[in-house]
Amino acid sequence: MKAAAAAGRQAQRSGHRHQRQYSSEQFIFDVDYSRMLRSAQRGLAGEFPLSSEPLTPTVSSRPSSQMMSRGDFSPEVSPGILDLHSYDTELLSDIRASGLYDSPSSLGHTIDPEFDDFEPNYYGNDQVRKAGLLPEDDLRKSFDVDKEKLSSVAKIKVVVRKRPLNKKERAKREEDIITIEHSTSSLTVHETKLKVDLTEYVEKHEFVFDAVLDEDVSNDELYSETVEPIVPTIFQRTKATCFAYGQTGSGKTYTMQPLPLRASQHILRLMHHAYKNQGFQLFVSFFEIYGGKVFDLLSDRRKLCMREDGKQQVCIVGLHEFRVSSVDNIKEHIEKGNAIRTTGTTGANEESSRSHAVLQLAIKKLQDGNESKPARVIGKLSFIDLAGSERGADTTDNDKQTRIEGAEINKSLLALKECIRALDSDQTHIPFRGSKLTEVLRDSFMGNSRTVMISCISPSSGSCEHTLNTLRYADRVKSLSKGGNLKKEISAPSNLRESTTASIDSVSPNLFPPENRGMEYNIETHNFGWTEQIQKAASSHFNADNVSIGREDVGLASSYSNHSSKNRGSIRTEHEFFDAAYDNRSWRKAESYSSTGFNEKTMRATAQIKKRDAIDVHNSFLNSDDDLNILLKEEEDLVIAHRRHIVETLDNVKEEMKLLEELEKPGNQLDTYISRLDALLSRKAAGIGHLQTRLVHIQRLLSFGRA
Ligand SMILES: Nc1ncnc2c1ncn2[C@@H]1O[C@H](COP(=O)(O)OP(=O)(O)OP(=O)(O)O)[C@@H](O)[C@H]1O
Repeated sequence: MKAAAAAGRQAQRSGHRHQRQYSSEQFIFDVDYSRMLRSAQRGLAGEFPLSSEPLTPTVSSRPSSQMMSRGDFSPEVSPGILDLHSYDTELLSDIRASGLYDSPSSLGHTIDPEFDDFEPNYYGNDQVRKAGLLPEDDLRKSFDVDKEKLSSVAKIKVVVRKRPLNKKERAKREEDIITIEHSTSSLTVHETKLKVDLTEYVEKHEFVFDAVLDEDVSNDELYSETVEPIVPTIFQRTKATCFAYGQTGSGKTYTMQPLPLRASQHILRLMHHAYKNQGFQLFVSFFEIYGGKVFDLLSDRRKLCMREDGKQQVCIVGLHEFRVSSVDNIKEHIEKGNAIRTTGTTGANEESSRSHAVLQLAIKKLQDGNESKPARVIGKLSFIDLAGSERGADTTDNDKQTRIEGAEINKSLLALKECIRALDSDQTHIPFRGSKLTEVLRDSFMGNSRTVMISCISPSSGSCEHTLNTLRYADRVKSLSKGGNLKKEISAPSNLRESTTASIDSVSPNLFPPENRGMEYNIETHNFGWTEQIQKAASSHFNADNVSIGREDVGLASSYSNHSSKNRGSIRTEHEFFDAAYDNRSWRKAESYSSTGFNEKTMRATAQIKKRDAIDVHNSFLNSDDDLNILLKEEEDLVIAHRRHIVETLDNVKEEMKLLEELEKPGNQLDTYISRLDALLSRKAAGIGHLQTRLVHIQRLLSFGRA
């Protein structure tokens, strides 16, 4: 590891961001993995010598002596062009394995028709017959079983992982606002919001995913839930991708870093047992996309070109690919790559990944067992650790370089969202060329692929908006597995179950013992799907104590599209774009809140009012005279409150002027000045919040008039 770190330091150039310090904890094996490792090594010792034999023609961009001097990495590299899409090179009719899918899979049921026309050609397969692996009848039966099991691996799986509160968040006394219900794979975000009259309430957003993992889940458990089920698929001509998405500091790198090593242990185990003597080889490559450019992390961060060939297949020209035959070997490569990956410091993460890192494990197979011919790609497993997304508002403290990086990161994440949106709405053109990232990810969503998305979230109240963005995005990705484009699977209801509210005084997730939380929050835990909820919202009266607004799809996606293309490339964040898009689509929820007067707490929190509220008003359905009367009464209250605010604002201005005068006097008390200024500012924030509320209300009145 030290060697890797040293190599990383050596490779660091001026103008680069600093290196990620690789954490050895990430590679601590648990008992199972040590056993797996030992068994893989036994297999290696028996059937595959640990030293690497030159099986693929070596084309290196630098002298081999130099490469050797850098450590004990395998000197074999690929012919210099990695075709990310080349799966038409090898038919797998001769690939047989027994017991491949013995590990339990908790996945959904997906039938991929692409496999339907893929019939095995066992009888013409001399290699298998000669190897005497299985009698032909058994072979066919076993193949059918494998095929069936393969098709049961979900095309897209979305898993959410919550990290623990970190030191900084605990110091700021931020609360854990996420509760998880394992039995239903659901999680609830408890968002503190303000009512029209500025009192606080908690809005609950409940989501259902394929799996929801809490802060106690280990990386090994995460592996079993996410990557383990898709590993066997890459022996069956499949492109599998696992990517992590989430706000900066939410745990993407922590989550992703150990996965490739575990996956390679698994792959090696399969190669040396289930697929032994079948000429399979494992190759690793590792690159990053930084500032819209591609760099080889296993070759001194050499700049690479991405090209599309005549078949519109993406190739990374010159990417080094190393053959690996032992776990130690691959570990060294991973450490080396991680050590030179571009990192920087953001407001939310001291060691933030400022690039998208892509680690690929390719399974290749010798042609006719002939080592002089180049091995052909059979399947590929890609791990993508996306750079963290940040809101424009959060980047003000960052230096110029970090802000530029942030803009670039957000641009590529926006491009990814545009692709997801296009896939989701069955568009014929998917804008994969929007960024390098989406070009690489094209594989993950098209054709015969398997995708696992791990959404990483922070539990803290301060990250609520980010967390909701991430979860809504994950929800959208999940919907792809049910949509027409990527077909199949599940008649499951919408992932979002419901959104309910409770008064702030009665609700704080941490105030309740865990056993009671479900009872307190999951008012309708049995109620999946929307029909009942929408009906409930629709039938609720808009009154001073309980106001329900149901929001239906208002089809504003196209306005988002125009908006986003106009703004693309600016420092506006992808979240801001996505917020607009998402809110205007079929994001259905019911809100309820009750009204009362002002209090100190609400004044403090007023600034939290979201601009999203303004959008809500267009979607509300207020139809009766009763509603209008209630609305008018509410408006009257607001006007009274508004007058009070105007008076307060005037007082504020006077006080501010007085303060400034005092500051200029000699011998002033700076501490007193600051604390008074602080109080003034929070009153101002409350005033602004109140004005926003008024605006929302006026819009609501106008929309009522239009209706
Ligand atoms: N599940 C977890 N358990 C314990 N610690 C965690 C967990 N997830 C993340 N952390 C810690 O939180 C910090 C931030 O995590 P990490 O660097 O993985 O975030 P990130 O999402 O990759 O951020 P960025 O996008 O800025 O690179 C790290 O110190 C990491 O060790």
